[in-house]
Amino acid sequence: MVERNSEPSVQDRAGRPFPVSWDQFHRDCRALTWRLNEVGPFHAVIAITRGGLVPAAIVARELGLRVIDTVCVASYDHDKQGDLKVLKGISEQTAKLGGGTGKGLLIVDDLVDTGKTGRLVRELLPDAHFATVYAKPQGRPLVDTYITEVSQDTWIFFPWDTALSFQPPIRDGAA
Ligand SMILES: O=P(O)(O)OC[C@H]1O[C@H](OP(=O)(O)OP(=O)(O)O)[C@H](O)[C@@H]1O
Ligand SMILES: Nc1nc2[nH]cnc2c(=O)[nH]1
Ligand SMILES: [Mg+2]
Repeated sequence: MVERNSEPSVQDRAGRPFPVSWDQFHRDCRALTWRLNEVGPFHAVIAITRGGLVPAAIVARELGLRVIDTVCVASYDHDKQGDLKVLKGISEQTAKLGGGTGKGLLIVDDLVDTGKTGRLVRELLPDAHFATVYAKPQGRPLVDTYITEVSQDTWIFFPWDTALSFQPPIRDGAA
């Protein structure tokens, strides 16, 4: 599919679809928590919305953390990255817990791709620990802990963005 301005979208350029089921995502989040459990303890979890909300809930549950805040960022319009906007930062109360620099705070997102989102949040909270479930090579250096690396040309399809649908048999041209 080509966009109206005939620029291929990120998803069109991303050759490899990587669909993730709820089950797989839950398991990957728990694997991430096993690693984080060795790095903490943390005072609070900060989810980068919206994708970070789902792993943040699972990680917070596993780590026994009940203080959860958000940094609300908008960048991709479905699959095209535009200018990054911070719509909401963390609360004063959470900032105090992190001593102003984010020390002892755990930032969680579903993935890091170009690293643009991660870089922005790191600038806000330089001493926080940044964890993602998936990482692409370009953004990987920004992440402290992640579980699965995928190639830069992969597009990850999350379970909350997808639904079960019929697939034509491989011999009939299925990808
Ligand atoms: O490393 P980057 O190239 O910046 O991309 C990674 C970000 O892109 C996605 O969020 P998106 O902006 O699509 O918003 P969403 O979480 O609301 O889906 C994903 O959840 C990451 O936050
Ligand atoms: N769903 C999804 N959103 C993204 N935002 C940046 N990269 C990706 C990706 O691979 N999948
Ligand atoms: Mg996001």
